[in-house]
Amino acid sequence: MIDKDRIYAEPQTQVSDFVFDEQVARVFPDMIKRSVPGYPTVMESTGLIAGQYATPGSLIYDLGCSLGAATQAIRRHVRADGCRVIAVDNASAMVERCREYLSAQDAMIEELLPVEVLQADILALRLQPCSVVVLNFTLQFIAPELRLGLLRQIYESLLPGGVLILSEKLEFADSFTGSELQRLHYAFKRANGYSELEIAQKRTAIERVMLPDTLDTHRLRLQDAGFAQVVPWFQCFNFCSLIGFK
Ligand SMILES: C[S@@+](CC[C@H](N)C(=O)[O-])C[C@H]1O[C@@H](n2cnc3c(N)ncnc32)[C@H](O)[C@@H]1O
Ligand SMILES: O=C(O)C(=O)C[C@]1(C(=O)O)C=C[C@@H](O)C=C1
Repeated sequence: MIDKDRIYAEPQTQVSDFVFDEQVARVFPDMIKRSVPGYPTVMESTGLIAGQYATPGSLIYDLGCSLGAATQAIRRHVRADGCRVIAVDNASAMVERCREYLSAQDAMIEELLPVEVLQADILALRLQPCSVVVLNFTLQFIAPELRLGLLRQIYESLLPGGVLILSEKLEFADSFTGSELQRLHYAFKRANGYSELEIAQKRTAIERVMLPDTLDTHRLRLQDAGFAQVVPWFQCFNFCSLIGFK
């Protein structure tokens, strides 16, 4: 039974910065599905895209994997022989549950891709040669000044023909676009049962630790990292997904 996200349901005198701790991990499936428009589509499509670009015998990375939803989709779609997934997250509460969720998937379906779940800082990770890197809703939590270096390391680790699947919340240079899409995002949250208080307190909790960029910033930085081709493949309100091609 998935626990309901009620972390911000009661008034908090001091809303502390959002962290991926035990209380978040326990409600995360509910939280992210009710907070990120299109999340189920992004997860399943991440698996489908990985299935198109994973090459036999190669590694696939899921960086900032949380509970491994993208890794589970990758295992449902990738058919190339000899692939292995490395799922990485620095939150112990997420890694513990990720291992449990993947073991449960193994119990239900035979002969899935092997997965190694690492508790590590993706900024300190030495990536091995790989054909697919997934970075879904994680870069936005990395210090802005460290994002280009991470993307450059990802680019250098990709084999020829490899892809980066990047999903993020977006900022907008145009204030009308930004305010209207934020309005629709909050309507999405309300439609999913969040109260005005929960929306306001969650906004306070993430505003210093989750720093979205504009689509142009993503495009230019990805090209600066080496990705000559960047293709947007999904957007729902102020959330989007891109593929960077090596
Ligand atoms: C919004 S969640 C990502 C959602 C997940 N990719 C998915 O598709 O369900 C952000 C995740 O990134 C992880 N994270 C943030 N900074 C990290 C870092 N420097 N190294 C590893 N994981 C990090 C957090 O612990 C959290 O689990
Ligand atoms: O932008 C918001 O209001 C969110 O809640 C987004 C978001 C995210 O994009 O990661 C923030 C924290 C949680 O991981 C779940 C969703």
